[in-house]
Amino acid sequence: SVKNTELTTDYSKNGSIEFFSVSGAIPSKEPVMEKQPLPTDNDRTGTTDMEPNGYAVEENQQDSSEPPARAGWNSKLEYFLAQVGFSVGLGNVWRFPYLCHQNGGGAFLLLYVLLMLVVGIPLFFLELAAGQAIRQGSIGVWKYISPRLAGIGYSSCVVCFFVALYYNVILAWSLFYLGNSFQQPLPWEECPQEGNVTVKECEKSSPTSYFWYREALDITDSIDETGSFNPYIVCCLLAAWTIVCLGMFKGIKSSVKVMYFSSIFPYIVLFCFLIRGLMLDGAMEGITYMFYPKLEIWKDIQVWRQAATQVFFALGLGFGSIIAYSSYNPKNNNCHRDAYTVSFINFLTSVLATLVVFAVLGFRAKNKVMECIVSGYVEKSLMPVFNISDPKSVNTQHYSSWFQQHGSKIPGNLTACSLETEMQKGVEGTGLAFIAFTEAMTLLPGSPFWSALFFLMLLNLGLSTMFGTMEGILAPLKDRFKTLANNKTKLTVFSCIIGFVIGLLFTQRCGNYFVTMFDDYSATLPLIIVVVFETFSVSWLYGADRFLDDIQGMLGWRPHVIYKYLWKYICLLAMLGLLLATIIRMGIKPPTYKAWNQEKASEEDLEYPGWALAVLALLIIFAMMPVPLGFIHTVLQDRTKPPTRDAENGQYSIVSTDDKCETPLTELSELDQMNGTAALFS
Ligand SMILES: O=C(O)[C@@H]1CCCCN1
Ligand code: NA
Repeated sequence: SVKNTELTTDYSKNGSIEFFSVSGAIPSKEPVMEKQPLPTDNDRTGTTDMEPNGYAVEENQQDSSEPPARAGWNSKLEYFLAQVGFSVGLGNVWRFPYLCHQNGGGAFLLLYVLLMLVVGIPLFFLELAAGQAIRQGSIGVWKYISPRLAGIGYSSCVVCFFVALYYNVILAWSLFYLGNSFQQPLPWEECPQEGNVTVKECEKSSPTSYFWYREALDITDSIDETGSFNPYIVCCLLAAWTIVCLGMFKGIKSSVKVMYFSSIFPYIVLFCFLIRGLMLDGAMEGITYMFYPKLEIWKDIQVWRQAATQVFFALGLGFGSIIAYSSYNPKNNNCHRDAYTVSFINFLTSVLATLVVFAVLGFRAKNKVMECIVSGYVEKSLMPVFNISDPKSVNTQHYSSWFQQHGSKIPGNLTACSLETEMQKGVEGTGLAFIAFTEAMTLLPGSPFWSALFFLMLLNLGLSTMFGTMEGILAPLKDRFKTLANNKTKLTVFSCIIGFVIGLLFTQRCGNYFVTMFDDYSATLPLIIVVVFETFSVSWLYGADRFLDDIQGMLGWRPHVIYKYLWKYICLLAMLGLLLATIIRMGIKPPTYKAWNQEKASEEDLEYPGWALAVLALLIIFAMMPVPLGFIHTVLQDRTKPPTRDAENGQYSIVSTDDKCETPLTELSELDQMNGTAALFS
């Protein structure tokens, strides 16, 4: 059927272009692959050029009335980098190291790997396979798996949108810092002077804290003081959305270059920082301190909860982006191997980032401890532990053990000068990147260079993830609503504008508090719920065995039966446990946020006011709403319609056996042609 033919570049066989002759959108178990030269008069796919590497490049954008068929990635590498670029993000740099440090160091790493193997990778594999089999964005995929739970796809989109909103604000901040990095001395190196006196707020805290809270954010004392905007951050946010927009709509050729750059560049920078960091005094102390395993943490439920949440967030489960990206794959792509490689690359990146962060923080802490020891230095006979003229000889551990024994007997106000306490200061979230890390970099020779490099890295880390989240929103919308597919560029620009306008919420002076709120509540609970439904839908409603059959049909071999049990029982139970732990945790600990108090020049924990709690609840409700709404909708529809075969089953097979799929496949094949995604970013 010419109508349903879709072009797929099969990158496993270099140089050959293959057609899947499909009945409906979904090829039968053994896709009929006719190895034939591309017909030039193909009415759906337009002209296709062969690049020297043999991958087909779409060039049929002239005819806007005819949406092109879903083609694929130009190469496996391109797909792979996109997938890695999406999953590796700011979370690896500032969430993981902090979690690791707070929750038992090396023991947390083991726990993380365990949860990744048992829950993360199987679910990652599930999403990859679903996208690749059904070849649609999340809305289409979940509708297909189970029409009654079609709402999952919309929920995914909403969560993805929430994350995109605040993620881009962090990029805006990085842009602001990047812009301020090209001067010596860096503006956050020293406290500013007012007349002849140093600004109090700065003196009480530190130059980097002051710059962050006062000059970058100009933050208010609480979330209540809404309404005043920070013009610099507004401009930066506009710039950030413009970059995202340009990266997404500027044709496949340029966007691929952006993608290559933004997924590889962070690694180069991380390695530079690692080498530089390891040369610093205190690096080893920082790293040892960080990875020292505290096995007793395994008893703590909260640690399990945090590790599991991090696995979800890091891999990007439930965002719909994995599905969107893998839907552009040829059917026979080995998504099982992809699930492992991407997850492990993601994990190794987290470890790499943790090494870098703690090498640098160790250096900063050692510096402070040294200052502390030297400023309290009493007399050689009383403090025999080090030679003050040679800082390298100072062993901070010797000092603390000496201090514990003799410190109290020495007159004067000697302090413990503990490396541990210093290491714990400001290593969480935005504070890590914009306060602690910036401070450490001012201590390096050539600080503007290092700081520009660092913020450029953050920018690229975030950008590739933003592309993924945007694709997780746009691809399903384009697949679902045919009219949108004709106006891809307009849709992209339009959503970026919407993103910017709603994002203005975060550019208020109190915007930082909203970022924390979104990060804490929209990216945790709703995500877990979405993934619970996804897994339930596949393994119980659709049937794990049937899904494995489908995968076998695609890959040509059957994944191990263990996946069936993992999906059906282990993952589901683990996630329900996680859900329970999260809800209980929310119940016991009233939601608070860290606010900057200008008077005290320090952070304090404040409780959210009533309206903020309402916003917070609305966030969660709004994200979850589509699931019950969709359910009610289909139930009502089934009531009013005469019962058909599909309504009875409530589900269809992915792999077409002709009698089973009449109705849905007509629908799907239309969708598949309309989904206007010939070239992902064109
Ligand atoms: O760890 C991160 O920063 C990203 C966020 C979005 C989903 C994938 N992981
Ligand atoms: Na990224």
